[in-house]
Amino acid sequence: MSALSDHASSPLSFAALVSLLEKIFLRHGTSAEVARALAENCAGAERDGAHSHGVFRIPGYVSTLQSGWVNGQAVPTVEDVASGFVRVDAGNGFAQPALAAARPLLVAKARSAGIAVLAIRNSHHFAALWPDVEPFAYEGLVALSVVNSMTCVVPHGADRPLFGTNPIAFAAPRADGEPIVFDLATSAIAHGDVQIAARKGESLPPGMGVDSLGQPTCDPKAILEGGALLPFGGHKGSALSMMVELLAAALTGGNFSFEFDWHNHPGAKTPWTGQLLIVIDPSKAAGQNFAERSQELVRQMHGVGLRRLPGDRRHSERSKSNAQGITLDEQTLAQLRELAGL
Ligand SMILES: NC(=O)C1=CN([C@@H]2O[C@H](COP(=O)(O)OP(=O)(O)OC[C@H]3O[C@@H](n4cnc5c(N)ncnc54)[C@H](OP(=O)(O)O)[C@@H]3O)[C@@H](O)[C@H]2O)C=CC1
Ligand SMILES: O=C(O)C1=NCCCC1
Repeated sequence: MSALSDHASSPLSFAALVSLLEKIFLRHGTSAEVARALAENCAGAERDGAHSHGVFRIPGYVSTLQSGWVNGQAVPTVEDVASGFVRVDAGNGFAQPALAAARPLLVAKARSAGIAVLAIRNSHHFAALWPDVEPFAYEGLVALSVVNSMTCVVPHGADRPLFGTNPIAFAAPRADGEPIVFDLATSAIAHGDVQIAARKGESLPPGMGVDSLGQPTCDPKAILEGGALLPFGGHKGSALSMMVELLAAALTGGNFSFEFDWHNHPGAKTPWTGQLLIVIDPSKAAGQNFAERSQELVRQMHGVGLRRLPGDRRHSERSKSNAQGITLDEQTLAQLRELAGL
């Protein structure tokens, strides 16, 4: 659901887009809490120009809810297991409400112990990961999160897919400016971007994936229809993807990317896996103020000619959307309104 036509809609405010998406989720059986969490997440991605995980994902959420694969009414169970460890069973629901439910305890533990871990299992994550970490940095905390997805990436040196696209997101406060945030798939390209390229009839750059015979291809359809993705950076991205499987699944009690089978749920799109978050209170660290130190690093990076930090593009898209509204193409907006029953 992206760039289906060239005709732009009238701009929507962020609140109007959240409200429209909320109606879609409610109409397809989620609780009010889940609808709000997913609508804010998805509208935030669209507002920030993170199109692979913005409104493009809405039909996938809807078909998944219709398939019965995920529980849109799940109430997460939060367990206080140790001074620096919180566990959540998401109850076969979405990961974002599970994080929201555990957040106050996680932050309290991070502030008292200096570091705290949140292990979410039995959860579905179908979204961009930066919305899960960025808010911690606005509160002066450092956050790192990983989530595993579904088998579609060939480990470096292997001949068949095993890993998910397994993103890693990091956020840190800085003294003078937006937090430093990066969020990247450990595959050479996110699965969502392959779907968007296929829909637009565009080729991919070399090195992104292989076809059903394991041969390199730039054709997104060949990757989606029996082919697979490659890790970014060869053995290095592959090692990070392996780490994500270990932290997001083995450590949380969730499924590895290859462990769930959604074949009995036609229409299911959301990986049923796990997620790990680590939150650090930098005020507990020795020495200087962390936010000043991160600002100094940014200053030095700019000093050597760096013009774009990770997150800069998103923030400029966010400023533009906040000033001018969020524009969808007309066909996409019509589809969203139909899904909302309007
Ligand atoms: N839920 C799930 O299971 C999965 C979710 N995803 C999501 O897909 C999204 C897209 O991932 P991916 O395609 O890897 O992201 P990108 O490759 O587009 O970007 C990765 C990071 O690098 C930054 N960046 C990109 N280009 C530059 C540049 N030229 N200079 C400096 N920084 C740069 C981006 O910042 P900026 O944003 O400002 O451009 C971003 O922080 C992520 O949000 C991820 O969480 C991916 C896989 C699975
Ligand atoms: O783009 C991706 O890669 C994914 N996004 C949502 C969950 C599945 C993988």
